[in-house]
Amino acid sequence: MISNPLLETKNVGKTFGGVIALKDVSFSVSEGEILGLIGPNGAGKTTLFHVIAGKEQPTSGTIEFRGRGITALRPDQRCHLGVARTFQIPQPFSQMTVFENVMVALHFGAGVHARSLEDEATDILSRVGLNRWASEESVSLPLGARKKLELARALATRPTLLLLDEVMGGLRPNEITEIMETIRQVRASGVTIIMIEHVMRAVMGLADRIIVLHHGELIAEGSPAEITRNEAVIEAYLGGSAHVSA
Ligand SMILES: Nc1ncnc2c1ncn2[C@@H]1O[C@H](COP(=O)(O)OP(=O)(O)OP(=O)(O)O)[C@@H](O)[C@H]1O
Repeated sequence: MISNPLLETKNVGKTFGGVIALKDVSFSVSEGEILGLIGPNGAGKTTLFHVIAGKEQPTSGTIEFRGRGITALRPDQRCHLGVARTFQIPQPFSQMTVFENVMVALHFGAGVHARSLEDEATDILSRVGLNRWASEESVSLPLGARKKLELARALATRPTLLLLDEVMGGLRPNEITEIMETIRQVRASGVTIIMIEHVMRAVMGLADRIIVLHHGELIAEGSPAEITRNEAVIEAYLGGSAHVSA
């Protein structure tokens, strides 16, 4: 285990009726790290994000953020402490413009003077490459822009820890390259990141370390190079018939 981790889950379990979504999941992430979270469909990745962000309560185990137990806190309380997330299916306020969506998240994040919030919203939209969409209603955005807005809204809460749930899913190769660069810049600005990602080029290219879930259990942890060679991962992911490649 890492000393002084930013986030640590200890023996986290989650069941839905008879379904075991998470079993005894213990891992940590250190400040400034990009941690990749991968695993086949239904492995429990999004459930793990729900439990960290407070959308779901774990059935067992605990979660600590900056050494403080947060398991009993509501999602908004965790967000105020610095835990922000995106959703696999973007969830903007669809009748609001792109700019207004980011303003809502900024207002939630802190009580700064309205004028400076507008400047900050413009700055965030430019960081994610969304300026030209600022006055569009979010409902009219194409998928790539909706994914960027999801990222912008999370950034607007001024997170210390950012949980990215498949931000690359469904995007074109050039959009993936763009978002990869944005994520690098977000990390360089001091934000720690955990990313669920099926786009292997992205997760292998960005992550310092990767953890792998399979049937709710953590089956491997290591550098991208180690993970691509890991027998248990190859077996879980691809039924042993192929390689996990960058
Ligand atoms: N609210 C729920 N009620 C019942 N079962 C659930 C619920 N949420 C998740 N599950 C089940 O828990 C398991 C883990 O689901 P989860 O969505 O966390 O997987 P995942 O790794 O994120 O999958 P994917 O890559 O397809 O998004 C699955 O078997 C899923 O059907």
